[in-house]
Amino acid sequence: MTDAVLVLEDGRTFAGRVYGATGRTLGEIVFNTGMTGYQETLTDPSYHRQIVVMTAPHIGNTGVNDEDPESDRIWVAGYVVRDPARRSSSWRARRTLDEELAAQGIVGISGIDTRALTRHLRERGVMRAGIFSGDALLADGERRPDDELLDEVLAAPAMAGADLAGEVSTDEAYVVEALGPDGQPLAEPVATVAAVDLGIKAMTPQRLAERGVRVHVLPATATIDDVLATSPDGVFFSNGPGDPSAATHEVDLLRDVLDRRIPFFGICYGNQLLGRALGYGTYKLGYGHRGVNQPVMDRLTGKVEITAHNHGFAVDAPLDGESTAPHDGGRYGRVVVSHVDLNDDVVEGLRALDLPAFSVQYHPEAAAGPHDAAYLFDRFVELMTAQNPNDEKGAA
Ligand SMILES: NC(=O)CC[C@H](N)C(=O)O
Repeated sequence: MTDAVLVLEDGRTFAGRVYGATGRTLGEIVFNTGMTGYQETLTDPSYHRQIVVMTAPHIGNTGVNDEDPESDRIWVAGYVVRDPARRSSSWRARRTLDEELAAQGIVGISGIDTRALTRHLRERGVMRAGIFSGDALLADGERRPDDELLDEVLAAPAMAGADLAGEVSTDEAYVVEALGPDGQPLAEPVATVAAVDLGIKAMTPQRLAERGVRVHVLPATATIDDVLATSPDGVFFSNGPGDPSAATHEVDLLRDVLDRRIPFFGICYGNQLLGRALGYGTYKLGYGHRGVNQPVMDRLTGKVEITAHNHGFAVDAPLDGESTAPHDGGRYGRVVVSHVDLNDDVVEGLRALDLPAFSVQYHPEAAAGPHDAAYLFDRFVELMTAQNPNDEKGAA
């Protein structure tokens, strides 16, 4: 029985069944190749305004638990799965995924050919889409015509040019306390970080706290004075939704940080914003990287890491050798692309050679995903403890 329809911006439609809430949702449709970690995906604020297709055919097997969410709500705009688990099986499960999606009002669709859909998105690129069911699909008991549904999809805002961090960021600053080896709060943290929340995942401050770092999580609207008021040894910019080319406030803030030579680490959106602050451009990828098994080479060591990704944009920086950061006549000195994706040569990390700043496009916090890149948090702690941030001459 068809009771839900997925309509793509280019007119292709897929008929399926209601999964989660009934109604209408619009967003950019993207696919995620993770075989595990659906709870972390659903609650990752970077997916705000995106309809997520899971390429793994069977989703929901372990239900929903209270430990794995990366934020306090589901952020995806819609959810597309092939074959939902009819019952959950895990000692941690509290609810089924279907119930959770419905309770949070997340409109989904199941029972469609997600392989055909993913191949379509790989060929045509990601695009706007809508899921329609219930009253959004019917008018006077009749199924509404496709062209009417398509008009609604075409009226939705595009992801290119969208400035979204303010829609997902915390309203109030908060502190994540440093932890000692026994898991208890440390009286004297190893370092203090001001982390700008552009859509931060819960595991990120946690990974720093586990290394003895006190983290002040600040709203996306934070000013340089708010940052300096935390007396930071380092500044961190998180992952987040939207188009980095629209994030003007954040880029200006980051330049204020770089000008002061405060050690900086950025993840994902934070990497794109470091690229922009240094003067490089960003661009939209055809279909992006979303999953937990992307091979990335650390060009410093030659080691390949298997890494978690969720990005649809990338930095446009020269892949080989050092380049001079284009911003303001090269005032930030030399930069290298430190990491590269081995599937498609997309820039996956940046390192400034004349400033204490580096970033990665992927997810060392590993929620979900492999832990190969955890060393990057250690690198940040080393960068902060190796240098006095108030020393004007103390370039790394
Ligand atoms: N996870 C992220 O930080 C994503 C960054 C950006 N919104 C992108 O899609 O590329």
